Amino acid sequence: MESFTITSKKVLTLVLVIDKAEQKVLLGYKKRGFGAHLWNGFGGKVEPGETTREGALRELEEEAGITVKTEDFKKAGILLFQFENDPVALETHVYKSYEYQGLIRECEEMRPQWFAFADVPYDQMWEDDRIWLPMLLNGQDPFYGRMYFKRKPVEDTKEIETTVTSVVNTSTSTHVNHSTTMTGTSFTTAQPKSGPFAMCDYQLEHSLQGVPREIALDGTIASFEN
Ligand SMILES: Nc1[nH]c(=O)nc2c1ncn2[C@H]1C[C@H](O)[C@@H](COP(=O)(O)OP(=O)(O)OP(=O)(O)O)O1
Repeated sequence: MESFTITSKKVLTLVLVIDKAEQKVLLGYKKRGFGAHLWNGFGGKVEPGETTREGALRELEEEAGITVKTEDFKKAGILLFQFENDPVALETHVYKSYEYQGLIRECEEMRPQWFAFADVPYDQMWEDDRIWLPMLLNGQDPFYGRMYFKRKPVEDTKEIETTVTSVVNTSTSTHVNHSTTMTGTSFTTAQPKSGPFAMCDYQLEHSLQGVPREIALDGTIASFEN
């Protein structure tokens, strides 16, 4: 895992708006930039002087046209994304809300759309989403984790079928390691739709100590929110 050594991190946000009554989640189709052509929550880089919470709310407004009241805006977890031979990790602060105000609208970067929980297009999302998004939708947060990605060989970005294993993890506090303890069902998916990176390993834990504030470079939780 030497090729995954990191020396710094960038702070990003990711927001999931959920309609609990209808069991639907609002995703956006990313039209350009990092993660283009994938469905994802709304978010981006935190600007200087902003808290992660402020940055997340700003991105939600910019990308989907809607606002969320502070009291409805909940931190769901932190994910540290690491890329092979890249010393800069992406520390992504994940938020969720069951309420929103305003009219959902498309912008030049994102095309928003509601998805029933059962129809979330995991084969057209970052590969890690199928691990943690079901936890978030089921209320099994807060969580924290690390995900490791390799760049796919160029030939893999063409249309090929590959087998992916999905996690069926009913426990709320176990350490899940992609390479050793994954259990579940196999299914096939068109990998190219999940972007130019392949997830090769991950760790994900339900945080029992509270809401994580930051992940240290060694992957441990540096501190928790009050
Ligand atoms: N592995 C991953 N899984 C996931 O679900 N979301 C990820 C991800 N890696 C990155 N993201 C999210 C975090 C963030 O919301 C978004 C990247 O945001 P950025 O603002 O960096 O994107 P852009 O390249 O569009 O930047 P700008 O030029 O600032 O608009 O992608």
